[in-house]
Amino acid sequence: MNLVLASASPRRRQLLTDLGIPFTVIPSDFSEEGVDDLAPEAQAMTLARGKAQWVCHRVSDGIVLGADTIVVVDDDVLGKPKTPDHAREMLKGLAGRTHRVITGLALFHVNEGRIVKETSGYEETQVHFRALTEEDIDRYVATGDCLDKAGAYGIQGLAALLVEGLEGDYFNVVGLPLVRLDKLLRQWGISLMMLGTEGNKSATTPA
Ligand SMILES: Cc1cn([C@H]2C[C@H](O)[C@@H](COP(=O)(O)OP(=O)(O)OP(=O)(O)O)O2)c(=O)[nH]c1=O
Repeated sequence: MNLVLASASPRRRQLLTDLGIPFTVIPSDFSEEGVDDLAPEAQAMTLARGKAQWVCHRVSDGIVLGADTIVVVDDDVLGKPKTPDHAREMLKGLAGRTHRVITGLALFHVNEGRIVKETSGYEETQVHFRALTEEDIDRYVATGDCLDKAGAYGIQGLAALLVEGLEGDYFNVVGLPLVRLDKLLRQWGISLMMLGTEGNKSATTPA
């Protein structure tokens, strides 16, 4: 089974690699705009669908996976910060509070160049941030680790120190909710366990 990850995110790639799942990557050039009027969950799923669909047209057979992660605090949807000042502003808004991280997922099954079925869903995790000083924020922003991440932080790096705790799937915060993905695949009779163990088998088979 040819799994195609429609994402440039190194985190998503790493999570699938850690499970021993074979996949190929075709980053999507889909423009992430025009969804502001939708509810946050619908925004994340619409963008995930758009990314996957863009890649579908470049695949003849397989399952194409798109994902989009956003941070929601009050009614504000935070994507990736545009500048260090923008990152600083986002982190000030998250400090000492709880926010939601939502990742939309979309799967398209492509057969002989045609989309035969599709499904989508999302996962939500509540993340509690510690109170942060200006110095904490300045030091973190200076690492540059915040610029390519929704909400201006990466929980898998130094920003682990900014987080008091969370409720829900940690992997969802990193950008790929593994159990939600598994549940979507199981609608089609496929599981991540199946893909991971098949991957390991071929990895250990002598050439
Ligand atoms: C909150 C949070 C986000 N992120 C990342 C996951 C996503 O890569 C990124 C959100 O941006 P996305 O637009 O979801 O993804 P992307 O632009 O990195 O990749 P692509 O569109 O090609 O799929 O933020 C972390 O790595 N750690 C975190 O703690």
